[in-house]
Amino acid sequence: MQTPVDPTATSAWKRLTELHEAMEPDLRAWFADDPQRAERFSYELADLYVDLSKNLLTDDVLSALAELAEAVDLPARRDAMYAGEHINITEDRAVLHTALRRPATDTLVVDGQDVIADVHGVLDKIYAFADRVRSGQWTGITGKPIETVVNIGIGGSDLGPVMVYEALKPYVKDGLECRFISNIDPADCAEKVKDLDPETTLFIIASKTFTTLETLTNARMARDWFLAALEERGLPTEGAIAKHFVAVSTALDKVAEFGIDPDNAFGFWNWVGGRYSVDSAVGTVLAVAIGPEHFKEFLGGFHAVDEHFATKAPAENVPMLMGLLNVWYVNFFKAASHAVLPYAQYLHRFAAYLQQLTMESNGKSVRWDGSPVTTETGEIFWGEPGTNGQHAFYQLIHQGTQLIPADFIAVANPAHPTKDGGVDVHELFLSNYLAQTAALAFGKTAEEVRAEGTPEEIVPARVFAGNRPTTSILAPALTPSVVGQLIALYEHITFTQGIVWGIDSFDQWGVELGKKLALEIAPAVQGDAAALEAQDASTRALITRYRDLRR
Ligand SMILES: O=P(O)(O)OC[C@H]1O[C@H](O)[C@H](O)[C@@H](O)[C@@H]1O
Repeated sequence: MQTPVDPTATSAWKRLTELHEAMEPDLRAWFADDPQRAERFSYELADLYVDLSKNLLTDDVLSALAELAEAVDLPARRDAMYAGEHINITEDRAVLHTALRRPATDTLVVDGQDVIADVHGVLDKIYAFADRVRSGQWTGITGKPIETVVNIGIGGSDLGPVMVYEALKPYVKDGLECRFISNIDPADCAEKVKDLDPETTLFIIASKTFTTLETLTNARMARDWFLAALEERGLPTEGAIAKHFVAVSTALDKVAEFGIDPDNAFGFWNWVGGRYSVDSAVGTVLAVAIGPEHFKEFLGGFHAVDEHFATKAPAENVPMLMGLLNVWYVNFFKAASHAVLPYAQYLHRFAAYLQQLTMESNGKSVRWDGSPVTTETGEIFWGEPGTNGQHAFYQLIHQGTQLIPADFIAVANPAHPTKDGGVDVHELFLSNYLAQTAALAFGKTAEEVRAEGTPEEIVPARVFAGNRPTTSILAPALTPSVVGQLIALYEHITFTQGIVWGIDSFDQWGVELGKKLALEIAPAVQGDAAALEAQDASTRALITRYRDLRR
């Protein structure tokens, strides 16, 4: 096992420390003194235009960050990931989400197996299934075509599919609706099935392990609801599960145990992390919703960014630069969070999706060799679509005491071009996207505030310091390819940060403890006196109060 390089011991880190100490951020002056600044720090990444110029970035910082990338062996670690080496050390697994979007003509032999052939074998099966559902050839127990697809999964088996379904709503086939059940709170399942027609509903049970408590419980509840609903209509239940339940998993034996026909199961592999799986069979619900052709475009978008990430040197590599900038903010400016603010209503679940991707990946305090990390790691990712966020939390980004780097994402062409009294509403929307990053970068001085006739005692409250870093991403439109590009961009940003910090971004041991404890506490909640006695005083009192309150 290669020992992780301690980033703080590199000469690049020393240089960054000195640059940070000497830096007096002044984006107004930096832009005024350098007419080329916007051009120099803007990049093309597949269809995305990425403007890094409003970051606290200078040529010296950029070159020191690129030097850091080399010092921690980022290019070699990237190559090892693409080649299928077991870079997920604590689980001894390859990390090959990039193989999920490679063309069928490629080959990649890992652990004696051509994974690209495997990937396309499953994709072909998914596409054939999607075509059958979409064309009405796949029918329910009474011969009716499917109108609603319900995906049951949680974490990586839910967040990606939901986010992309919402992002690509304009591409969803007319007359087809998808719903998503994830929470073990029975309210989730109850609300999602309550007005469904069992004869036209298809359930997809998505779970990498097929052991996840929430998903299996929801799957059983859905199955019970479905069979009861058929019986209520006096319809036969024999053979109904095979026509209304399919599965997505790496554990096809467990799928069969649940009662789903293995012919109706779509597999993937343990080298796909849950939070990196929306482009695997976990995306089956999406292939049905938007159709195989659009799903292929979606995968093509990922692949275009993968190619860029694989081939560009750190100083020109957009995901690397964005990941390195995040390191710059977290470790040198002590930024504890990062906002992602899409100016695209269809991306309203993007931040929620990114939270699992980034925080489950990089929320670690030991390195991949078990030694403690040498610096802060994973920042909190959060956000809401603009302009809603502007009327809620932007105040803190503009004038609070914390530095919160923010990514602003917008598209040039709206799905619904609309005019309001002759004004293009999308342009009004984009003006907000542009105004916010300008205000954050350049602020407003006391003189400017005074010049507006503001009474002196109110001037300080109206001053904006500026120099609040933002990245602007502009895409032509929210196409399947662009959505794939955005996801791959953030996957590789996350990877970059993880490598600098020396952590295994592909395990998630922190999640395991809570799962185990929930199973241990369950008997106490259900009334087992000995199990109750074994709990700590606070948990015991809460359970006792709950049992008193429960009617
Ligand atoms: O797909 P499953 O095996 O059901 O796992 C669903 C989720 O379970 C856990 O919470 C893991 O931490 C996630 O990474 C995973 O996505």
